[in-house]
Amino acid sequence: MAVYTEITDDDLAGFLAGYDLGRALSCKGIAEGVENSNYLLRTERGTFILTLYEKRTREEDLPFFLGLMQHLAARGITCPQPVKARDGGALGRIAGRPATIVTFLDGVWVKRPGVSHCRQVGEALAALHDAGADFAIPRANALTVGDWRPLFELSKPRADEVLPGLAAEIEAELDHLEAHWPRDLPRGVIHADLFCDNVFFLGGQLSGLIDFYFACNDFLAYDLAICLNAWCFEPDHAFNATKGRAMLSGYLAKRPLSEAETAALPLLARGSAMRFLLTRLYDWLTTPEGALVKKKDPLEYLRKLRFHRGVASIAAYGLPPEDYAI
Ligand SMILES: Nc1ncnc2c1ncn2[C@@H]1O[C@H](COP(=O)(O)OP(=O)(O)OP(=O)(O)O)[C@@H](O)[C@H]1O
Ligand SMILES: N[C@@H](CCO)C(=O)O
Repeated sequence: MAVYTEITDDDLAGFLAGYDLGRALSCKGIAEGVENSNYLLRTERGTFILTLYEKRTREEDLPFFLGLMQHLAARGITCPQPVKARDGGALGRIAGRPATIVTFLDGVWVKRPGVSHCRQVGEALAALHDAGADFAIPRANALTVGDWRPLFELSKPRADEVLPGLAAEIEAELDHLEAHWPRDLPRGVIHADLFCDNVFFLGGQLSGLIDFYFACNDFLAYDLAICLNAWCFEPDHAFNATKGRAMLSGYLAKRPLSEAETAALPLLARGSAMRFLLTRLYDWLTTPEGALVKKKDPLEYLRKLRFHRGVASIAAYGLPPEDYAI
């Protein structure tokens, strides 16, 4: 359960005094997520999410995240909206942490996504890329290729406790990624963490996107690579090319990939696997026993990385060359 910071009734009453939301009726920690503390907050005015920013979310980036959610909603993307306090601001502090209240989004996330879910995620991702195109605030990706080695250095001395040989495998992979990472693909606002638990469905239809706290400017196709990793592998770790095809087709129906993006996709997928391998590895080794959070398995992403290492072209993701626009 991701609650890193506990809040008292007095903390909450003091915080809510700045809003027009009435009194708190209940406030319960949410048993999902690993990055921030999230509470399901019911007040006299409705149901909301109270997020306390922790760990990797930097306070100076919050205007980007909150502004982006407003920008995307204005362009038809269903996502949580920051609730403004009486002073007009949406960012406050509670229990010493920066915090916001956002609107509650109906829907549930799917633990075992099917082909239709994957297609819809592909479509939604392309729509997000389109909607983000004119967002004015820039934010560089803080977890891209140049950031991976310094992050790895923090885990390196203990990496082989997780798997013998892991440190050497990661080093060799970092050498490859640093030498071959693309420089010049189409860029824009990406979500950068569009995992299954960040996409809601209602009656089988995608109903909204949440958790924009890794959003940034980076290669648009990198976002697609993140989604292929998060949605298209089976529990037995096999890549499901039918789901991959559905996701890519959904995306391509709204935004064609250039030849360079198509060619780069396997490498971007390797890089995306490395990013989540490294954050999970760090968390695996540093999260204190007994913390109220369910740690995520780093080796899931090592297996995905190894799969992409053997991929020669986008065809391995389910899309034959004649199906994509170049
Ligand atoms: N606006 C919202 N409406 C409804 N439920 C929400 C909302 N925001 C968060 N939640 C719930 O809280 C959970 C955790 O939220 P979120 O994914 O933002 O946390 P996180 O710690 O950033 O997670 P992650 O590990 O994906 O980075 C979600 O899976 C969802 O169940
Ligand atoms: N979605 C990420 C957690 C947030 O960085 C993961 O599953 O590792």
